[in-house]
Amino acid sequence: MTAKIFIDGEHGTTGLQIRARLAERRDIEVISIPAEKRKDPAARAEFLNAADIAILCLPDDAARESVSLIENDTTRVIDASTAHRVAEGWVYGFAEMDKAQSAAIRNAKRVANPGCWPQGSIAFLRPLIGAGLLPADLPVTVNGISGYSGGGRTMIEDYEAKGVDAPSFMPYGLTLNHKHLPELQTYAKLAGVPLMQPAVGNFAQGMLTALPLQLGHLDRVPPGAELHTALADHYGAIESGVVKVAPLASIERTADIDPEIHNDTNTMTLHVFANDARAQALLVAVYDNLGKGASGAAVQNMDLMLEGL
Ligand SMILES: NC(=O)C1=CN([C@@H]2O[C@H](COP(=O)(O)OP(=O)(O)OC[C@H]3O[C@@H](n4cnc5c(N)ncnc54)[C@H](OP(=O)(O)O)[C@@H]3O)[C@@H](O)[C@H]2O)C=CC1
Ligand SMILES: CC(=O)N[C@@H](CCC(=O)OP(=O)(O)O)C(=O)O
Repeated sequence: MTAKIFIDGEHGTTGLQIRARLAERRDIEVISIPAEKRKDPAARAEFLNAADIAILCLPDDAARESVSLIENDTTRVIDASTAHRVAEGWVYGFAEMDKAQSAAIRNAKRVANPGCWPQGSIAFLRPLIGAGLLPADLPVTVNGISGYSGGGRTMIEDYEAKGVDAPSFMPYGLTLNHKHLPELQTYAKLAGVPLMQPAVGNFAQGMLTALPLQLGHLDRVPPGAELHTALADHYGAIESGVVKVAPLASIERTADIDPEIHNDTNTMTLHVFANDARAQALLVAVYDNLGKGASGAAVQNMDLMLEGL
């Protein structure tokens, strides 16, 4: 049987990227809604119920509506929106975050694709808290920069209209209440809400997430080499090979910390920097907001779910 895949929202930023990634695939059939019917609930219901896997690339409310339109027991869902990421009954679609997660995704009926920002932070915090090297109550701050495609069609049109006149660096999330905080806290297994302060740059695609850590108040301060080894051990044991740990380096600067370096791939590279004498560390994840941050992760999750069909 050839699995039928329906991308609800296939004409948006994430949907188009998924379509492009699936274009050459012969093992699946992408069923496609006519563009003029893409917001017609009755037509969407027909496609949603005909699909083996529906991938929702929609605003949150429309994603909730799509789920409510599914009347059968067979359509499995990957939701790229924020709507279901901490909802009961949904599996978080970050396959590498622990050893059991890819099996959970493989067998899930409902998978919530992660937000782009939390993935970089969870990639560090979950294994390091799990290994007991960082405490769950560590006061975490997150900063970073994303290409403007992270803001979807509206932000893309805005930046492309302004061109070189668009701001080269625009901090946002200034109410300190970014929509990704619940999933970040939940899946990193943090006791408190992190302080997250992202930025958009005047480039289309790619991102980096940075966690500067002050560790001097801990009873035992983990040296940078221990943080690095724990991450290398964790990701070395994960089959997908998507998340890589860069060699521990003591350098002033490196061209590898480039938000665009992994564009059009699913790769995420984790960098650990440390000043042990000061009990400080800096963790930096580099990845593509449209790759591992969105569409690439959705296709990775779809492939896992196809194995479970
Ligand atoms: N861009 C990114 O890097 C990431 C995005 N996401 C998430 O993926 C989802 C899609 O985002 P993105 O692709 O960027 O957004 P876009 O705005 O680029 O695309 C959204 C698509 O959904 C369509 N749409 C809007 N309302 C409805 C509706 N009621 N019924 C059917 N279709 C509708 C839009 O049509 P129209 O344009 O005509 O309104 C558009 O084609 C969002 O939830 C976003 O949070 C997740 C991770 C990263
Ligand atoms: C640059 C930019 O605006 N990025 C988006 C997040 C992109 C993403 O991860 O998408 P979700 O909307 O699915 O969570 C933001 O910070 O809101």
